[in-house]
Amino acid sequence: MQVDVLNANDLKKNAPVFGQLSFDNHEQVVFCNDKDTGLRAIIGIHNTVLGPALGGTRMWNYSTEWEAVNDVLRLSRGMTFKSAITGLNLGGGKAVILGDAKTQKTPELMRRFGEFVHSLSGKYITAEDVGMDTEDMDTVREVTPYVTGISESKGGAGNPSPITAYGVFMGMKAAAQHKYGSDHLDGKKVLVQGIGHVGESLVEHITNEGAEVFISDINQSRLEEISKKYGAKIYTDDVYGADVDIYAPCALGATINDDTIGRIRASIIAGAANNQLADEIRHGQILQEKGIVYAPDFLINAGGIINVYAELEGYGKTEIMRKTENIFNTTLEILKSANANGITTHHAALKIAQQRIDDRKRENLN
Ligand SMILES: NC(=O)c1ccc[n+]([C@@H]2O[C@H](COP(=O)([O-])OP(=O)(O)OC[C@H]3O[C@@H](n4cnc5c(N)ncnc54)[C@H](O)[C@@H]3O)[C@@H](O)[C@H]2O)c1
Repeated sequence: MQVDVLNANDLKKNAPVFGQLSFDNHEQVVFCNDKDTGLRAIIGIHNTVLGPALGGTRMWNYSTEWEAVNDVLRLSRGMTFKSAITGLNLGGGKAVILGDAKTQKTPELMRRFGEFVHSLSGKYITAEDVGMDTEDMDTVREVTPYVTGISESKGGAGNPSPITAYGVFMGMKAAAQHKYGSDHLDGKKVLVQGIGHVGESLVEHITNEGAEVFISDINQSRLEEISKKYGAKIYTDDVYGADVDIYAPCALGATINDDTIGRIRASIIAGAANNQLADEIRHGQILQEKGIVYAPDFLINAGGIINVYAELEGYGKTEIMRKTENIFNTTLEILKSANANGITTHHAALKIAQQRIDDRKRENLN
């Protein structure tokens, strides 16, 4: 679709990349097009100071190209801070493929995408994200080594979701330790929003720990299946107004926004979704003022990246679990530091991540 810039609203689009709020000094943005396969993709490389930019590829039916650009800018920046705070030698990158993953994804399209990734000579390393699975990464692997998240039979670390869920569980326990003086979740009411790959595994951990678990999802059959399997209670009312101790967003981003934030009654927010705060600064501050402990998403959902990093570094499951378990200590440290400095937990986590990047940049210059 071709669009003329005609009116004032469209003028904003005259700075469609460098002028966007989501643009944060990204190093490179690559637009990929292939007529034969119908591929349209954007690769965002935010920062490579700590190492190659690693981040998943999302295939999504964006309503506008502008939305896709903003998504890749936001997500790739998030990856920079996620890897930095987790202590990995990785930069931040992400890719988006424009289209419907159910109807438009073909092996040819994935291979062509892999060739574009390959053309960046390892500056960007891909992995799976929404709309992708391990099989797709195996297809990409046919044309480039710069891919992670391939199947275990092909030497990969396999499905990252259970590891992500374990990290979220660790972050949630750290938040409980900080807020309630004990990391035990027994008797705590926890609402998990989105019981997909990560959400289900999280439900299992917290159920085993004795929490009273509530689940919410747009998929009714999934709700019934998970409820039956773990004894979780299906919650159909307003998620944000729920009378629970802990809210775990594990579906979409930006669920903490102007519309929802006033209704939130939970005293802890700890979940897997990326970019949970619609406005990192303002919504982070409102949560702080309300006394709600927010465990920063990019910190506690890093299990998945720890898992794929193992493929590059060659470490095994024991080290993956050790690094993921350490999310407990890092989260606790950040929550304490935020308190001590009177800043939001999100800001405290960003500061530590940025410090690591700045230190490495200085070392690299010397
Ligand atoms: N999979 C990972 O390893 C990983 C790593 C880091 C971050 N994340 C993030 O965690 C979140 C969950 O990931 P996943 O792999 O479990 O995804 P998934 O697609 O398997 O599950 C998402 C679930 O959320 C549900 N959902 C969608 N919209 C909803 C809504 N409005 N209300 C309630 N439920 C809704 C879906 O029906 C689905 O069951 C995503 O935001 C993802 O970006 C995942």
